Amino acid sequence: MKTEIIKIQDAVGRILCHDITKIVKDEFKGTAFKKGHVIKSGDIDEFLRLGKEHVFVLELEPGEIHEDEAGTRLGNAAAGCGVSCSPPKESRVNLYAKYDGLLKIDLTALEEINDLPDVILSTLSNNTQVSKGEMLAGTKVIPLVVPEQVISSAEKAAAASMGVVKVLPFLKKKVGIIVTGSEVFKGRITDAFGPVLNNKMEYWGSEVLDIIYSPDDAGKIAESIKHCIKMGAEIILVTGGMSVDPDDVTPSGIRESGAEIIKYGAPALPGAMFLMAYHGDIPVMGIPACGMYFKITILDLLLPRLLAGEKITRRDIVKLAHGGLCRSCEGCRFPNCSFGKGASGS
Ligand SMILES: Nc1nc2c(c(=O)[nH]1)N[C@H]1C(S)=C(S)[C@@H](COP(=O)(O)OP(=O)(O)OC[C@H]3O[C@@H](n4cnc5c(N)ncnc54)[C@H](O)[C@@H]3O)O[C@H]1N2
Ligand code: MOO
Repeated sequence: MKTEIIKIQDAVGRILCHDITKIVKDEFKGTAFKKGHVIKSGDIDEFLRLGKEHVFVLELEPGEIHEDEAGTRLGNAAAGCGVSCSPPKESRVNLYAKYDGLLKIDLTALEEINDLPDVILSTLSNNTQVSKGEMLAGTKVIPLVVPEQVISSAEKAAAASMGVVKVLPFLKKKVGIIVTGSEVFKGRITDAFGPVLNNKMEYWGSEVLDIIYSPDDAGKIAESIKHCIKMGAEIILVTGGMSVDPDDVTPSGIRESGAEIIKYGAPALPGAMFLMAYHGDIPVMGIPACGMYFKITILDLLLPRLLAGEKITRRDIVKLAHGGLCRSCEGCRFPNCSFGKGASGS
Protein backbone atom coordinates (compact mmCIF):
# COMPACT_ATOMS: atom_id res chain seq x y z
CA MET A 1 0.00 0.00 0.00
CA LYS A 2 1.36 3.39 -0.99
CA THR A 3 -0.01 6.85 -0.37
CA GLU A 4 -0.06 9.78 -2.73
CA ILE A 5 -1.05 13.40 -2.33
CA ILE A 6 -3.22 14.64 -5.15
CA LYS A 7 -5.47 17.56 -6.06
CA ILE A 8 -8.98 17.06 -4.79
CA GLN A 9 -10.41 17.47 -8.30
CA ASP A 10 -8.42 14.40 -9.39
CA ALA A 11 -9.41 12.31 -6.36
CA VAL A 12 -12.83 11.00 -7.48
CA GLY A 13 -12.96 7.23 -7.08
CA ARG A 14 -9.79 7.17 -4.96
CA ILE A 15 -9.60 5.98 -1.35
CA LEU A 16 -8.98 8.65 1.28
CA CYS A 17 -6.26 7.53 3.65
CA HIS A 18 -6.52 10.10 6.42
CA ASP A 19 -9.41 11.41 8.53
CA ILE A 20 -10.62 14.92 7.71
CA THR A 21 -12.22 16.69 10.62
CA LYS A 22 -14.66 19.55 10.50
CA ILE A 23 -13.83 22.66 12.48
CA VAL A 24 -16.49 25.35 12.32
CA LYS A 25 -15.81 28.64 14.09
CA ASP A 26 -12.93 27.04 15.99
CA GLU A 27 -15.20 24.31 17.26
CA PHE A 28 -14.50 20.64 16.57
CA LYS A 29 -17.50 19.04 14.84
CA GLY A 30 -16.28 15.49 14.39
CA THR A 31 -15.04 13.61 11.38
CA ALA A 32 -16.35 14.89 8.08
CA PHE A 33 -14.62 12.23 5.96
CA LYS A 34 -13.16 9.06 7.38
CA LYS A 35 -10.04 7.28 6.37
CA GLY A 36 -11.13 4.62 3.87
CA HIS A 37 -13.85 6.78 2.29
CA VAL A 38 -14.12 6.37 -1.48
CA ILE A 39 -14.28 9.92 -2.82
CA LYS A 40 -17.33 10.80 -4.95
CA SER A 41 -17.74 13.76 -7.31
CA GLY A 42 -20.41 15.19 -4.96
CA ASP A 43 -17.80 15.34 -2.15
CA ILE A 44 -15.49 17.78 -3.91
CA ASP A 45 -17.29 20.99 -2.88
CA GLU A 46 -17.41 19.88 0.73
CA PHE A 47 -13.66 19.14 0.71
CA LEU A 48 -13.04 22.62 -0.71
CA ARG A 49 -15.34 24.16 1.94
CA LEU A 50 -13.23 22.37 4.55
CA GLY A 51 -10.19 24.05 3.06
CA LYS A 52 -8.77 20.90 1.46
CA GLU A 53 -7.30 21.37 -1.98
CA HIS A 54 -5.15 18.27 -1.72
CA VAL A 55 -5.82 14.92 -0.05
CA PHE A 56 -3.83 11.80 0.70
CA VAL A 57 -5.18 8.85 -1.24
CA LEU A 58 -4.31 5.21 -1.23
CA GLU A 59 -2.62 3.47 -4.00
CA LEU A 60 -3.35 -0.24 -3.79
CA GLU A 61 -0.50 -2.53 -4.70
CA PRO A 62 -1.24 -5.63 -6.78
CA GLY A 63 -2.80 -8.30 -4.56
CA GLU A 64 -4.30 -5.82 -2.08
CA ILE A 65 -7.96 -4.95 -1.62
CA HIS A 66 -9.77 -2.14 0.10
CA GLU A 67 -11.60 -2.84 3.39
CA ASP A 68 -15.11 -2.38 1.90
CA GLU A 69 -14.51 -4.81 -0.93
CA ALA A 70 -13.01 -7.26 1.58
CA GLY A 71 -16.01 -6.91 3.94
CA THR A 72 -18.44 -7.44 1.07
CA ARG A 73 -16.64 -10.57 -0.07
CA LEU A 74 -16.50 -11.95 3.48
CA GLY A 75 -20.21 -11.33 4.01
CA ASN A 76 -21.15 -12.98 0.72
CA ALA A 77 -18.92 -15.96 1.52
CA ALA A 78 -20.36 -16.48 5.01
CA ALA A 79 -24.04 -16.02 4.09
CA GLY A 80 -25.76 -19.36 3.43
CA CYS A 81 -29.42 -20.04 2.67
CA GLY A 82 -31.92 -17.67 4.27
CA VAL A 83 -29.29 -14.98 4.98
CA SER A 84 -28.84 -11.54 3.38
CA CYS A 85 -25.97 -9.03 3.69
CA SER A 86 -25.91 -5.30 4.35
CA PRO A 87 -23.68 -2.96 2.33
CA PRO A 88 -20.27 -2.41 3.95
CA LYS A 89 -19.73 0.40 6.43
CA GLU A 90 -16.11 0.90 7.43
CA SER A 91 -15.74 -2.68 6.11
CA ARG A 92 -18.39 -4.11 8.45
CA VAL A 93 -21.06 -6.18 6.76
CA ASN A 94 -24.01 -7.45 8.79
CA LEU A 95 -25.87 -10.68 8.04
CA TYR A 96 -29.64 -10.79 8.50
CA ALA A 97 -32.31 -13.54 8.58
CA LYS A 98 -34.55 -13.55 5.49
CA TYR A 99 -37.23 -15.49 7.39
CA ASP A 100 -38.00 -17.02 10.81
CA GLY A 101 -36.05 -20.21 11.42
CA LEU A 102 -33.25 -22.06 13.16
CA LEU A 103 -29.82 -20.47 13.00
CA LYS A 104 -27.09 -22.88 11.98
CA ILE A 105 -23.44 -21.93 12.33
CA ASP A 106 -20.69 -24.14 10.92
CA LEU A 107 -18.40 -23.91 13.94
CA THR A 108 -15.41 -25.46 12.15
CA ALA A 109 -15.55 -22.96 9.27
CA LEU A 110 -16.21 -20.13 11.74
CA GLU A 111 -13.04 -20.95 13.66
CA GLU A 112 -11.05 -21.39 10.47
CA ILE A 113 -12.08 -17.96 9.20
CA ASN A 114 -11.37 -16.25 12.51
CA ASP A 115 -7.97 -17.90 12.67
CA LEU A 116 -6.94 -16.03 9.50
CA PRO A 117 -5.09 -12.74 9.99
CA ASP A 118 -6.99 -9.44 9.74
CA VAL A 119 -10.58 -10.79 9.48
CA ILE A 120 -13.34 -11.37 12.00
CA LEU A 121 -16.74 -13.06 11.73
CA SER A 122 -18.86 -12.88 14.86
CA THR A 123 -22.24 -14.64 15.19
CA LEU A 124 -25.18 -15.38 17.44
CA SER A 125 -25.20 -18.87 18.99
CA ASN A 126 -25.66 -21.98 16.93
CA ASN A 127 -29.09 -23.65 17.01
CA THR A 128 -31.05 -20.63 18.22
CA GLN A 129 -34.42 -19.63 16.87
CA VAL A 130 -34.22 -16.34 14.96
CA SER A 131 -36.81 -14.02 13.45
CA LYS A 132 -37.02 -12.50 10.01
CA GLY A 133 -34.88 -9.35 9.86
CA GLU A 134 -32.81 -10.26 12.92
CA MET A 135 -29.06 -9.60 12.82
CA LEU A 136 -27.25 -12.95 12.91
CA ALA A 137 -23.61 -12.08 12.37
CA GLY A 138 -21.17 -9.29 11.55
CA THR A 139 -17.93 -9.51 9.63
CA LYS A 140 -15.17 -7.01 8.89
CA VAL A 141 -11.46 -6.66 8.29
CA ILE A 142 -9.10 -5.03 10.75
CA PRO A 143 -6.73 -2.92 8.54
CA LEU A 144 -7.75 -0.50 5.79
CA VAL A 145 -6.19 -2.69 3.15
CA VAL A 146 -5.82 -6.48 3.24
CA PRO A 147 -4.01 -8.98 1.08
CA GLU A 148 -6.47 -10.51 -1.37
CA GLN A 149 -5.03 -13.89 -0.40
CA VAL A 150 -6.55 -13.63 3.08
CA ILE A 151 -10.02 -13.03 1.70
CA SER A 152 -9.73 -15.85 -0.82
CA SER A 153 -8.65 -18.17 2.04
CA ALA A 154 -11.79 -17.16 3.95
CA GLU A 155 -13.86 -17.79 0.82
CA LYS A 156 -12.28 -21.23 0.46
CA ALA A 157 -13.10 -22.12 4.07
CA ALA A 158 -16.69 -20.95 3.51
CA ALA A 159 -17.02 -22.84 0.22
CA ALA A 160 -15.98 -26.08 1.94
CA SER A 161 -18.86 -25.60 4.38
CA MET A 162 -22.58 -26.09 3.66
CA GLY A 163 -23.09 -22.43 4.66
CA VAL A 164 -21.16 -20.81 7.51
CA VAL A 165 -24.24 -18.86 8.66
CA LYS A 166 -27.62 -20.12 7.49
CA VAL A 167 -31.25 -20.25 8.55
CA LEU A 168 -33.35 -23.38 8.22
CA PRO A 169 -37.05 -22.53 7.89
CA PHE A 170 -39.46 -24.06 10.40
CA LEU A 171 -41.74 -26.74 8.96
CA LYS A 172 -45.31 -27.32 10.03
CA LYS A 173 -45.59 -30.81 11.50
CA LYS A 174 -48.46 -33.06 12.56
CA VAL A 175 -48.14 -33.76 16.27
CA GLY A 176 -49.63 -36.46 18.50
CA ILE A 177 -49.76 -35.76 22.24
CA ILE A 178 -50.13 -38.55 24.81
CA VAL A 179 -50.85 -37.37 28.34
CA THR A 180 -50.04 -40.09 30.88
CA GLY A 181 -51.08 -40.32 34.53
CA SER A 182 -53.89 -42.41 35.99
CA GLU A 183 -55.00 -39.43 38.12
CA VAL A 184 -55.61 -37.42 34.94
CA PHE A 185 -56.98 -40.39 32.97
CA LYS A 186 -59.58 -41.09 35.67
CA GLY A 187 -60.50 -37.41 35.86
CA ARG A 188 -59.37 -36.98 39.48
CA ILE A 189 -57.32 -33.98 38.39
CA THR A 190 -57.67 -31.68 35.41
CA ASP A 191 -55.09 -32.02 32.68
CA ALA A 192 -52.69 -29.07 32.71
CA PHE A 193 -50.00 -30.59 30.45
CA GLY A 194 -52.03 -31.09 27.26
CA PRO A 195 -52.97 -27.38 27.01
CA VAL A 196 -49.35 -26.27 27.59
CA LEU A 197 -48.10 -28.44 24.72
CA ASN A 198 -51.07 -27.59 22.52
CA ASN A 199 -50.26 -23.87 22.90
CA LYS A 200 -46.58 -24.47 22.21
CA MET A 201 -47.35 -26.36 19.00
CA GLU A 202 -49.86 -23.69 17.95
CA TYR A 203 -47.12 -21.07 18.45
CA TRP A 204 -44.94 -23.05 16.03
CA GLY A 205 -47.75 -23.34 13.51
CA SER A 206 -47.90 -27.13 13.84
CA GLU A 207 -51.11 -29.13 13.96
CA VAL A 208 -52.01 -31.22 17.01
CA LEU A 209 -53.84 -34.26 15.60
CA ASP A 210 -55.13 -35.43 18.98
CA ILE A 211 -54.46 -35.45 22.71
CA ILE A 212 -54.74 -39.04 23.93
CA TYR A 213 -55.09 -39.79 27.66
CA SER A 214 -53.42 -42.91 29.03
CA PRO A 215 -53.23 -44.46 32.50
CA ASP A 216 -49.82 -45.32 34.00
CA ASP A 217 -49.62 -48.56 32.04
CA ALA A 218 -46.67 -49.20 29.74
CA GLY A 219 -48.74 -51.36 27.35
CA LYS A 220 -51.45 -48.68 27.00
CA ILE A 221 -48.82 -45.96 26.45
CA ALA A 222 -47.19 -48.12 23.74
CA GLU A 223 -50.60 -48.65 22.07
CA SER A 224 -51.26 -44.90 22.09
CA ILE A 225 -47.89 -44.23 20.45
CA LYS A 226 -48.68 -46.73 17.69
CA HIS A 227 -52.11 -45.13 17.27
CA CYS A 228 -50.49 -41.70 16.81
CA ILE A 229 -48.21 -43.14 14.12
CA LYS A 230 -51.26 -44.61 12.32
CA MET A 231 -52.94 -41.18 12.44
CA GLY A 232 -49.93 -39.73 10.60
CA ALA A 233 -48.14 -38.01 13.49
CA GLU A 234 -44.71 -36.69 12.52
CA ILE A 235 -43.74 -35.85 16.12
CA ILE A 236 -45.05 -37.63 19.25
CA LEU A 237 -44.94 -36.01 22.68
CA VAL A 238 -45.56 -38.20 25.75
CA THR A 239 -46.01 -36.36 29.05
CA GLY A 240 -45.41 -37.24 32.71
CA GLY A 241 -44.42 -40.48 34.40
CA MET A 242 -40.77 -39.81 33.63
CA SER A 243 -39.11 -40.05 37.03
CA VAL A 244 -38.51 -42.57 39.81
CA ASP A 245 -41.92 -43.57 41.19
CA PRO A 246 -43.13 -47.14 40.62
CA ASP A 247 -45.92 -45.76 38.42
CA ASP A 248 -43.50 -43.72 36.26
CA VAL A 249 -43.72 -46.10 33.32
CA THR A 250 -43.55 -43.70 30.37
CA PRO A 251 -39.96 -44.70 29.40
CA SER A 252 -41.02 -48.40 29.44
CA GLY A 253 -44.09 -47.55 27.35
CA ILE A 254 -41.98 -45.71 24.77
CA ARG A 255 -39.55 -48.65 24.62
CA GLU A 256 -42.44 -51.16 24.33
CA SER A 257 -43.84 -49.27 21.33
CA GLY A 258 -40.75 -50.37 19.40
CA ALA A 259 -39.08 -46.97 19.46
CA GLU A 260 -35.32 -46.81 19.72
CA ILE A 261 -34.20 -44.92 22.83
CA ILE A 262 -31.58 -42.36 21.87
CA LYS A 263 -31.09 -40.99 25.38
CA TYR A 264 -32.91 -41.07 28.70
CA GLY A 265 -31.65 -38.32 30.98
CA ALA A 266 -30.49 -35.01 29.53
CA PRO A 267 -27.94 -32.45 30.81
CA ALA A 268 -30.47 -29.60 30.86
CA LEU A 269 -32.21 -28.11 33.87
CA PRO A 270 -35.18 -28.04 33.69
CA GLY A 271 -35.33 -31.21 31.65
CA ALA A 272 -33.10 -33.78 33.39
CA MET A 273 -35.67 -36.60 33.12
CA PHE A 274 -36.25 -36.02 29.38
CA LEU A 275 -36.16 -38.97 26.99
CA MET A 276 -35.45 -38.86 23.26
CA ALA A 277 -36.49 -41.80 21.08
CA TYR A 278 -37.21 -42.49 17.42
CA HIS A 279 -39.82 -44.76 15.91
CA GLY A 280 -38.24 -45.06 12.46
CA ASP A 281 -38.00 -41.40 11.42
CA ILE A 282 -40.67 -40.25 13.87
CA PRO A 283 -39.29 -38.54 16.98
CA VAL A 284 -40.90 -39.60 20.25
CA MET A 285 -40.19 -37.34 23.22
CA GLY A 286 -40.78 -38.28 26.84
CA ILE A 287 -41.41 -34.98 28.59
CA PRO A 288 -41.09 -34.81 32.38
CA ALA A 289 -43.49 -32.79 34.52
CA CYS A 290 -41.14 -29.77 34.43
CA GLY A 291 -42.41 -29.28 30.87
CA MET A 292 -45.74 -28.32 32.43
CA TYR A 293 -44.49 -26.37 35.48
CA PHE A 294 -41.76 -24.29 33.78
CA LYS A 295 -42.23 -21.86 30.90
CA ILE A 296 -38.98 -22.86 29.18
CA THR A 297 -37.34 -26.29 29.36
CA ILE A 298 -35.26 -28.66 27.26
CA LEU A 299 -38.31 -29.02 25.01
CA ASP A 300 -37.82 -25.41 23.85
CA LEU A 301 -34.23 -26.23 22.89
CA LEU A 302 -35.03 -29.36 20.91
CA LEU A 303 -38.44 -28.66 19.35
CA PRO A 304 -37.10 -25.88 17.08
CA ARG A 305 -34.47 -28.29 15.81
CA LEU A 306 -37.05 -30.97 15.03
CA LEU A 307 -39.25 -28.40 13.31
CA ALA A 308 -36.27 -27.30 11.21
CA GLY A 309 -36.05 -30.89 9.98
CA GLU A 310 -33.07 -32.05 12.06
CA LYS A 311 -32.67 -35.51 13.53
CA ILE A 312 -31.63 -35.31 17.18
CA THR A 313 -28.68 -37.51 18.05
CA ARG A 314 -27.39 -38.69 21.42
CA ARG A 315 -24.41 -36.36 20.91
CA ASP A 316 -26.75 -33.38 20.35
CA ILE A 317 -28.26 -34.05 23.76
CA VAL A 318 -24.88 -34.57 25.45
CA LYS A 319 -23.72 -31.22 24.04
CA LEU A 320 -26.57 -29.39 25.77
CA ALA A 321 -24.62 -29.70 29.04
CA HIS A 322 -22.60 -26.52 28.51
CA GLY A 323 -25.17 -23.74 28.82
CA GLY A 324 -27.91 -26.20 29.74
CA LEU A 325 -28.62 -24.62 33.12
CA CYS A 326 -31.54 -22.18 33.04
CA ARG A 327 -31.06 -19.10 35.26
CA SER A 328 -34.80 -19.03 36.04
CA CYS A 329 -34.90 -15.24 35.61
CA GLU A 330 -37.97 -13.46 36.90
CA GLY A 331 -38.64 -11.85 33.52
CA CYS A 332 -37.85 -14.67 31.09
CA ARG A 333 -36.08 -13.39 27.94
CA PHE A 334 -35.60 -16.75 26.24
CA PRO A 335 -34.27 -17.20 23.54
CA ASN A 336 -32.20 -14.07 24.28
CA CYS A 337 -30.33 -15.65 27.19
CA SER A 338 -27.66 -18.24 27.94
CA PHE A 339 -30.00 -21.27 28.20
CA GLY A 340 -28.93 -23.76 25.54
CA LYS A 341 -26.29 -21.40 24.12
CA GLY A 342 -23.13 -23.18 25.22
CA ALA A 343 -21.04 -25.25 22.88
CA SER A 344 -24.34 -26.24 21.36
CA GLY A 345 -23.18 -28.57 18.66
CA SER A 346 -22.02 -28.16 15.12
N1 LIG B 1 -37.31 -38.81 44.23
C1 LIG B 1 -37.24 -38.15 43.06
N2 LIG B 1 -38.27 -37.40 42.69
C2 LIG B 1 -38.21 -36.71 41.53
C3 LIG B 1 -37.07 -36.77 40.74
C4 LIG B 1 -36.02 -37.61 41.13
O1 LIG B 1 -35.01 -37.75 40.45
N3 LIG B 1 -36.14 -38.28 42.33
N4 LIG B 1 -37.01 -36.01 39.58
C5 LIG B 1 -37.78 -34.81 39.58
C6 LIG B 1 -37.77 -34.21 38.26
S1 LIG B 1 -36.29 -33.51 37.75
C7 LIG B 1 -38.87 -34.09 37.50
S2 LIG B 1 -38.86 -33.13 36.07
C8 LIG B 1 -40.13 -34.71 37.88
C9 LIG B 1 -40.64 -35.55 36.70
O2 LIG B 1 -41.89 -35.88 37.01
P1 LIG B 1 -42.72 -36.92 36.17
O3 LIG B 1 -42.53 -36.64 34.74
O4 LIG B 1 -42.39 -38.27 36.63
O5 LIG B 1 -44.16 -36.47 36.54
P2 LIG B 1 -45.27 -37.23 37.40
O6 LIG B 1 -44.62 -37.89 38.55
O7 LIG B 1 -46.07 -38.02 36.49
O8 LIG B 1 -46.10 -35.98 37.89
C10 LIG B 1 -45.58 -35.02 38.76
C11 LIG B 1 -46.75 -34.19 39.31
O9 LIG B 1 -47.40 -33.53 38.28
C12 LIG B 1 -48.77 -33.93 38.16
N5 LIG B 1 -49.13 -34.10 36.76
C13 LIG B 1 -48.54 -34.93 35.89
N6 LIG B 1 -49.16 -34.85 34.69
C14 LIG B 1 -50.12 -33.95 34.83
C15 LIG B 1 -51.10 -33.42 33.95
N7 LIG B 1 -51.22 -33.85 32.68
N8 LIG B 1 -51.95 -32.49 34.42
C16 LIG B 1 -51.87 -32.07 35.69
N9 LIG B 1 -50.97 -32.53 36.58
C17 LIG B 1 -50.12 -33.46 36.15
C18 LIG B 1 -48.86 -35.25 38.88
O10 LIG B 1 -50.15 -35.49 39.35
C19 LIG B 1 -47.82 -35.07 39.98
O11 LIG B 1 -48.38 -34.35 41.06
O12 LIG B 1 -39.95 -35.59 38.96
C20 LIG B 1 -39.21 -35.04 40.04
N10 LIG B 1 -39.25 -35.92 41.14
O1 MOO C 1 -36.57 -33.14 34.33
MO1 MOO C 1 -36.61 -32.17 35.84
O2 MOO C 1 -36.35 -30.74 35.09
O3 MOO C 1 -34.80 -31.79 36.06
O4 MOO C 1 -37.41 -30.72 36.60
